[in-house]
Amino acid sequence: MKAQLIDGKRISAEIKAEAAEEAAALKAKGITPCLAVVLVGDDSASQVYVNNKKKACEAVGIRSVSHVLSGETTEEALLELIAKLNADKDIHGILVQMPVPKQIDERKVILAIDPKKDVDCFHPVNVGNLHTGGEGFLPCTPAGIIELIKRSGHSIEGKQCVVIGRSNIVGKPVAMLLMQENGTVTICHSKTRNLAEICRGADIIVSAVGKVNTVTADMVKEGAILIDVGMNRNEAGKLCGDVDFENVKEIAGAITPVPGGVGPMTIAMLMKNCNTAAKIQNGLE
Ligand SMILES: NC(=O)C1=CN([C@@H]2O[C@H](COP(=O)(O)OP(=O)(O)OC[C@H]3O[C@@H](n4cnc5c(N)ncnc54)[C@H](OP(=O)(O)O)[C@@H]3O)[C@@H](O)[C@H]2O)C=CC1
Ligand SMILES: Nc1nc(=O)c2c([nH]1)NC[C@@H]1CN(c3ccc(C(=O)N[C@@H](CCC(=O)O)C(=O)O)cc3)C=[N+]21
Repeated sequence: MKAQLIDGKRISAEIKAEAAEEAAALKAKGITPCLAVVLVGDDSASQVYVNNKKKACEAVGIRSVSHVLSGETTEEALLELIAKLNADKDIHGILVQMPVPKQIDERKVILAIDPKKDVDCFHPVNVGNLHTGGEGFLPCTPAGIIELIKRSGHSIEGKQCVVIGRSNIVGKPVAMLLMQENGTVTICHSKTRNLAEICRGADIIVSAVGKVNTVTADMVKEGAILIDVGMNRNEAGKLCGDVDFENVKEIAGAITPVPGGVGPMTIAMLMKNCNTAAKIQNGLE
């Protein structure tokens, strides 16, 4: 294997250790950071993520409470729960696991969460702050990607960055952060005509599509950095990313694995945001 393996497990452990120190310092001031996780429905993948989040909270010393609601929950009932969590002074972060069932309007859910408790950074106020380069939360997966690149020894400044995917959760915000790190950013999506050619010009590729083999070896410039956000199952039922890892790793300069790359970073950054939320609500930030 030619490429450096970017170890999301190791780097996320580093960040969680920092978050644990921060949480301990807050506790010394009488503040116990607390995350409320809300899961609507019984999607098995979502249950795995929610459990991973709870385990990380325990390890870091952040309190967590979970609310698991039936898949038939009405929008009204969910909004009522969010209002209660907004009003609860002991709760600092609120995360409603996406996607929500179709009878519930995701946008209304995001708007209902108090921006000060929006540890996902999905609320338009926080998205706006992100775009104007202000203070506050950074979105977990995009911020985790920036940390992965930097902490594995690479710089973004002046690099040609290609982001594949334009969702509000990953594609758009990661493109914004890469630009703020002084990268030159191209955003691609399902209507992009010459994806392979655009990718071949990239020093950094971030793939957030959700399709196996979106990025193949012929699309990669020698020495490029590959960040694979995709979480897919291949024909054998094995968890894998968007990138053809086996072939791309012989050409790339650095590459993230799936699992063990971006996923653990998302959770580590969530822990940081819970501490930030506790600070904001106690006038410490
Ligand atoms: N590891 C982690 O922490 C996280 C992982 N994920 C994973 O990342 C992946 C993406 O998630 P998310 O952003 O929410 O997904 P979405 O489905 O919301 O977005 C997918 C994007 O990919 C684009 N796309 C689809 N097909 C192609 C194609 N053939 N070529 C180029 N672009 C294409 C779509 O374009 P268009 O807009 O035109 O439809 C869209 O912008 C998923 O596998 C998800 O599970 C997500 C969040 C966190
Ligand atoms: N409100 C909200 N916030 C989110 O942050 C959010 C969400 N909804 N909905 C779904 C996506 C997806 N996501 C992941 C988190 C961790 C892993 C993760 O830990 N992955 C492990 C493997 C997990 C496994 O074994 O299945 C890894 O890649 O190594 C993956 C994906 C957060 N999301």
